Amino acid sequence: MEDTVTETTVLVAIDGPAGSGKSSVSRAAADRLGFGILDTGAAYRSLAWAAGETGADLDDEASMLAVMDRWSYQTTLLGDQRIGVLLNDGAEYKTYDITAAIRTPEVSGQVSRVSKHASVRVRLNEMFRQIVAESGLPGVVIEGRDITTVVAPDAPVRILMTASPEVRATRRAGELPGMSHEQVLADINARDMKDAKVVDFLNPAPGVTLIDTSDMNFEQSIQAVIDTVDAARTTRSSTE
Ligand SMILES: Nc1ncnc2c1ncn2[C@@H]1O[C@H](COP(=O)(O)OP(=O)(O)O)[C@@H](O)[C@H]1O
Ligand SMILES: Nc1ccn([C@@H]2O[C@H](COP(=O)(O)OP(=O)(O)O)[C@@H](O)[C@H]2O)c(=O)n1
Repeated sequence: MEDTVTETTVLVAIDGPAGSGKSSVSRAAADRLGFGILDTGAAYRSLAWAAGETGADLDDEASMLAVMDRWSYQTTLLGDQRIGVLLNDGAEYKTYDITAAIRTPEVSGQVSRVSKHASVRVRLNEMFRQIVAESGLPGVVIEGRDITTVVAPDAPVRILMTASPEVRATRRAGELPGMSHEQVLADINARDMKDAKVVDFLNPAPGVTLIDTSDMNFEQSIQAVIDTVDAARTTRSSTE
């Protein structure tokens, strides 16, 4: 069985489907709390990018593990997040800044082919727990699809952030000029369907707080996360 994160860093685990607001809301909430932020989807995206770069077969689990052997992930938990990878081309390691490259519709369209592999997930989850354990920060908001259930099921704060597919597509389309609302809606529905075969990020597990941001603006969504963290802190201090 995989270990779970148990270090003293306070963990705020947030899961949810594409476009629910997890990344942007988590980042803003982490900022206000003085916590770091770990975007786990960016690591899956960086592997999909690396597979494209090396010509690996994304559907083949052994090929993806081989990519991971020559791949090293670089991220920061504080400040402007840049995503980098070190990739060995057979002779030497090269550094790539893939902050923008991993957000393209092409990478979004491929990433579920990587995240479906159980052994890839196990290795990434170990990496996520290590990043948090070595962070030295008072707290880290960690967001993805299986954080509340697999990566950090013991986190003192666990949230499932959702929004209706229509709202999520409208938000995502706002970030992708040139793509129609219908195309974005079809893309995120297709990706959610594939991802949901691997982990359940549409229904809150027992003890997980559901935050539906469909009718919330950005500020209200941030406040809902902060309120959930405050409520958990109050409960903990009253039982200590
Ligand atoms: N509650 C909200 N109201 C309005 N816009 C939002 C809200 N939450 C997120 N957004 C915007 O929607 C877009 C997608 O959010 P993002 O955080 O990338 O979602 P996710 O990480 O869940 O895919 C971003 O442009 C973000 O600023
Ligand atoms: N904890 C996680 C995070 C992401 N993922 C995968 O990584 C992809 C990209 O995640 P993301 O969080 O960047 O996606 P968005 O919700 O931001 O569109 C998802 O579609 C999943 O396939 C996952 O399987 N488990």
